Amino acid sequence: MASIKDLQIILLLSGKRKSGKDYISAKLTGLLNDTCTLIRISGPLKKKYADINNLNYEELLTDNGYKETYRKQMIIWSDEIRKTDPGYFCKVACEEAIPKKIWIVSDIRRKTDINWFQSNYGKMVKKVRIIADDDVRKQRGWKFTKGVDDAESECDLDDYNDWDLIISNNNSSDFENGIGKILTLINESIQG
Ligand SMILES: Nc1ncnc2c1ncn2[C@@H]1O[C@H](COP(=O)(O)OP(=O)(O)OP(=O)(O)O)[C@@H](O)[C@H]1O
Repeated sequence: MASIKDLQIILLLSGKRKSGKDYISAKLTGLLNDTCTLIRISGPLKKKYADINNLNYEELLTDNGYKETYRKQMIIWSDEIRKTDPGYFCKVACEEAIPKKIWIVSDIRRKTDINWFQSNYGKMVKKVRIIADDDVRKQRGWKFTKGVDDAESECDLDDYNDWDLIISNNNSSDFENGIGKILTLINESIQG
């Protein structure tokens, strides 16, 4: 486990595909700069999958068609590992993370992810759900895909209702409001 001496808040971001998790994380890390580390649970997952299957890891990280080609197979493969150790990918991602005051985890998808963070980091954990209308998600390139959009990785948190914050991200004014609310949550958590 990376040293958590300086760590004060872990912000978990969740949302359906193309709701804007990466977009919002990028804005936050830009604003928070040196005080913050961006963590993707899918980082070590994609690295391992790329190594095993001789794929391009860097391409798997980008928001283009490449990751979509392999998304379904990656879900099936990683679910096998989660069966024996549900927190496996969370643990590896945190072990590799640079210790900072704020960690932002941009791809929380399951209740087991939330449970893992809460049982390891307790009250430091704050949970944010990002919502975008299906029409907007479609404009951003989302197409319903069987085996992906009806899989646990996409739907497990649909009925979760213990969020610290729920924000919309349908347009630029939603986005600006949402960023403001997240920054307030971070400030309150650090001061409190
Ligand atoms: N508020 C916004 N204004 C303009 N473009 C946005 C906004 N939010 C997201 N986008 C764009 O929509 C696309 C999808 O956003 P993003 O990659 O952040 O979604 P995601 O939730 O991380 O998706 P996935 O789960 O597929 O990784 C990107 O091209 C991003 O630039």
